[in-house]
Amino acid sequence: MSSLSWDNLKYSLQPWIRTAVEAMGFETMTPVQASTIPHFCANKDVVVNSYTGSGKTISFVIPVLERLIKECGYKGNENSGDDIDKKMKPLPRGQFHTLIVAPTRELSNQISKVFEKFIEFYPYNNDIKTLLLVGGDSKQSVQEDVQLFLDTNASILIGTPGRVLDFLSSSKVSCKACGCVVLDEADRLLDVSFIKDVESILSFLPKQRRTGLFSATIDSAGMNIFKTGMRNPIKINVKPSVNNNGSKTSKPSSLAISYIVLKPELKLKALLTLLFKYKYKKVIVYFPTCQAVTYFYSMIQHILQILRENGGDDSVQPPDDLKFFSLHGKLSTNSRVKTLRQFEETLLKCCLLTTDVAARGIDIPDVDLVVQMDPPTDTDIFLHRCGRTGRANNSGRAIFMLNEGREEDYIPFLAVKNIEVEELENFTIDENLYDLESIHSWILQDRSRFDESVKTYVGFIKYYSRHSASSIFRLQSMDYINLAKLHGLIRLPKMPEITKYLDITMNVSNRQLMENGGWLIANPVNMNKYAYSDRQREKKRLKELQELSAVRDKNKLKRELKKKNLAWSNKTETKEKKLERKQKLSIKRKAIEERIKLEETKVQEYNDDDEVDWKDLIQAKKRQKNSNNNSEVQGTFDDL
Ligand SMILES: Nc1ncnc2c1ncn2[C@@H]1O[C@H](COP(=O)(O)OP(=O)(O)OP(=O)(O)O)[C@@H](O)[C@H]1O
Repeated sequence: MSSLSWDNLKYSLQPWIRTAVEAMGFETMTPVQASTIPHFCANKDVVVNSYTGSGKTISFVIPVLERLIKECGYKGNENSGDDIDKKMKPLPRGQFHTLIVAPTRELSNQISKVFEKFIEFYPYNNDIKTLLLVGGDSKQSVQEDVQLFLDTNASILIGTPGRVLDFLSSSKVSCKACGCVVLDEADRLLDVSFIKDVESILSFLPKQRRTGLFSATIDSAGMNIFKTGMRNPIKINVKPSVNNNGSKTSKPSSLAISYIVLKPELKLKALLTLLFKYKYKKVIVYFPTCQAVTYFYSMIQHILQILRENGGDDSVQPPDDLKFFSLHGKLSTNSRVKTLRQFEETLLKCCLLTTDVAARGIDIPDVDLVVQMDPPTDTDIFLHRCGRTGRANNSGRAIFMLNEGREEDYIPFLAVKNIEVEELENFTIDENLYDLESIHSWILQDRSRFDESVKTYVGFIKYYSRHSASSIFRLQSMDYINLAKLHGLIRLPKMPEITKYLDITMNVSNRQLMENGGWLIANPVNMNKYAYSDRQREKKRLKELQELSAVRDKNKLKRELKKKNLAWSNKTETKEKKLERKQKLSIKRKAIEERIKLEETKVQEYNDDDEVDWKDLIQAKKRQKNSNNNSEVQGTFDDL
């Protein structure tokens, strides 16, 4: 579409930036770039809402570089007659020009790479330097970050909230020259988990600066966007093109979202069928918890080993080149970055098992399938997860699994949010891929696997209880025994939720199960003899066992045993209660914001697809008047 030609951008770019854009193969702008770059390059704060994979990163990277060149005396405009050897005016030591904050280390790292790609085209000797502030590794302390900053004179800082805050708190860092701040995935940065840090970060920065907020779900930030101290911001809202039947949609047309309804115990078999039988090359699979990623990763390795050793029917053979990776927030930064790089670079058929740590912002263009083992607790995340495929007009498929029964209500729930989904057609799960007994034997080989299976199972139940769509995802409707089969549990853990469930659904087999101590295998195991394969761990366990058997005082023994056997849910109670409180607070906050938003909409009735002057909106709210600052977005990404 000719209006998206870079020549038509309503701002004149530095020639080297233009060269960079062309060299990277970006023949035309995306709509969000066409709409955002001119405003953010000029003296405007921006609030940008644009769907996943629509090119938001470059829509702030270019303005940041443009502003930096102008405001810090970097040479840039080749036509200005600047002498290449003329001394530039660098920022004084200890000062920086731009701060970019992103919620995860992976995303910060990715943004810094995009900057680096552009900077390679900067034609002068006085390099523009960036500095990554992500923490999480003992290798590099904040002091070392500060020293690196002083040594390199970095003018663009990119990092996660915690580490950025620590960095800015150093007396050696001055924020005086900071002229621009960007919050990428701003709704996440402004939610309960980050807002305090973000507010503190912003309080360090000069008031006379430009602010840019970017996300595919910015509306979820509600009124919190005003906590960023923006001045007269422009709202840019880019929607994907309307779908075939002309109705609104929240996803790009290059992305197809499908679902599978099944019994929980079949989920892993469904995933493996998708991976073994279909031609998807690069797949991301979302699990609910870090524990689940680790546990199912090792269970899959075990299944692959059995399948490869046994040969057998061709239809159930995993492809030879299929490689699995695992990534979650409890791993070190180094290993997270390394795994993501390997996943990105491998030419083999590969599958990344991960959590929501890789749900937002991650850009790996050739991911052709995203699988969600369960819907996320927050609907916004659903779109972010799906959006890891079908990016930049490349086609992609996202598949999510729903347990039979009440969870099927999630489909109309998504429709209300303009998220179109369809049932996955002609898909048959290969139920013979592996049998439950082989998983049980694997667990019985090592007590640590038993511990992991129980932790993962309990973690899932806790996760489930935190769903924001709690009328659909109800603990009372959960099939706990079938879920236990998915996890390969040999025994049901003691949890009030499960006891309640077994009480309610008391049928003959459940009664037997309860009388049988919750064992899900034919021959209960003698727990005293159930050993860890790790020698040290086993030694420790045996020692503790011996100490317990030496306790003569019956009451003391009872107390000790109680401590050891406390219901899993109670053990983690304080941590869980904290999280629950946070969750409740967040839901309450969202409800209040929704109400305020609704009131505002009534007052202003502004058009979603237009740019809106937010300061005017506030004034309009006060005066109960309509805002009149409207202009059209320049096109849709599908036109590229
Ligand atoms: N003008 C362009 N033409 C073609 N491709 C582009 C253009 N601009 C960006 N891209 C590519 O589009 C992909 C998605 O860009 P980006 O990661 O910025 O999306 P996003 O809108 O931030 O998505 P998300 O909300 O998921 O983070 C990247 O691979 C990027 O290289």
